[in-house]
Amino acid sequence: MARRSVITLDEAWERLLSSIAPLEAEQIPVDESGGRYLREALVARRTQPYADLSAMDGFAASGEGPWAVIGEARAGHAFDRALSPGQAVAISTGAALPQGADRIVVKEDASLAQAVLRADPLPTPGRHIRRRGFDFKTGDTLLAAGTRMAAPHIALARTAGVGTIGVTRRPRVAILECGDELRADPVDCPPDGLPASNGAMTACMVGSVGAEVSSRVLVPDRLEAVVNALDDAKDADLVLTSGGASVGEHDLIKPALERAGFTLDFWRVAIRPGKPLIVARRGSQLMLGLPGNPVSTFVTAFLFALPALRRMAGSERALPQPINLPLAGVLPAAGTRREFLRARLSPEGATLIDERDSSALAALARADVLIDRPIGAPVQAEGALVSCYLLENGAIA
Ligand SMILES: Nc1nc2c(c(=O)[nH]1)N[C@H]1C(S)=C(S)[C@@H](COP(=O)(O)OP(=O)(O)OC[C@H]3O[C@@H](n4cnc5c(N)ncnc54)[C@H](O)[C@@H]3O)O[C@H]1N2
Ligand code: MOO
Repeated sequence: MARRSVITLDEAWERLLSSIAPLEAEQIPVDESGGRYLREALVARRTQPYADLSAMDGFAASGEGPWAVIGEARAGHAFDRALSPGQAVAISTGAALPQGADRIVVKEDASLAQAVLRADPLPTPGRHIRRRGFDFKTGDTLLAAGTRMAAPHIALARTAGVGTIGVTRRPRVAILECGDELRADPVDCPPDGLPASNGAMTACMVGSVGAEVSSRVLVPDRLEAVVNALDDAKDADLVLTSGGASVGEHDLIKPALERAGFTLDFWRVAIRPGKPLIVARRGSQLMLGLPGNPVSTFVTAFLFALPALRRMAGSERALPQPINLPLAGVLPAAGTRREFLRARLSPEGATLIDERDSSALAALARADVLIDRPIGAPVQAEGALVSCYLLENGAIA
């Protein structure tokens, strides 16, 4: 085998991402934009707040007290006359201050007798007042193109008076699981079969970056069947296969992809797990051949499929973002491939999970982070900082 052709992860990332452009834009309701990437900057069409508002329930008062209470201002129901010094109105949180009001007496400090308001302690002028436009003003750029819309962005866009936004359309993903041993039904599975799990796992992962699964099929270990399944996947933006990526007699993905009109870009990356990764293209369509061992499938989907989909979906920061975390125990010396080690997270830091077999799903399911272990790294002591990628497996909440 031509071992030379194994490339580094950094080269693989560069080659993968440099060839992917964002898909077409579409207009969608802001309310449905969670997880989507903004195509153009979001500009405010309102000033927020639209007027000086009270931040507390109590009274809006003019000048020094005591004050005569002459009415009420509620959120959505402004008091439409100006106050003169010595006058006040009851006010609720979020209501506009009447003209002339310059201080807020919070309810807890107020005493009211025969419509005369006194305060103890005396209010500080300007305190508890949210000034007009302090959050943003009409015309302000609030979000940059490429922002991934999350809950706060949706609230911001609505508050800015925006109802629909331009986002990049969702990438469509066709998932092919290859292997004669695989069974679709995990319940009704013969003893010598294996419930297919990579397809459901990767479907869940691609959903987390806003992509949609356009098809999911099990494919037997026959060249014709793999070629046909690849042909059937023509309308997908990304074809994800699992299994059949290695050098075994029944590892058919490489011969099949060429028959189905794909051109191989590269095969094999110097990482563990996941070395036999395949990247190929057919026109604008990308194909990732993920290794079949489930942990390898997970790690390569995390390192390649998700960044590719983020880029297609319009993200400007497609790669996973590492953070440094302290080790909660010793980390043994690294090997000759860049390794992505499964680890648990506690307040003390990351603890390596000993079971490292690339088919060990129970160990993978316990992992909260992947430690990114460079080639040849020395033994590292407890407390040393290591580069990690957070997983969504439960450490966060
Ligand atoms: N002689 C060599 N053998 C292997 C090498 C090598 O370099 N030389 N590499 C090993 C590595 S590393 C990996 S990873 C695997 C990857 O192989 P394949 O992509 O060809 O995967 P399969 O052989 O089809 O399956 C491997 C394993 O995973 C199970 N599997 C497959 N698909 C699914 C699925 N959809 N759901 C659940 N489990 C699945 C399958 O039953 C096998 O047990 O190759 C090594 N061999
Ligand atoms: O790289 Mo394989 O993915 O080690 O099991």
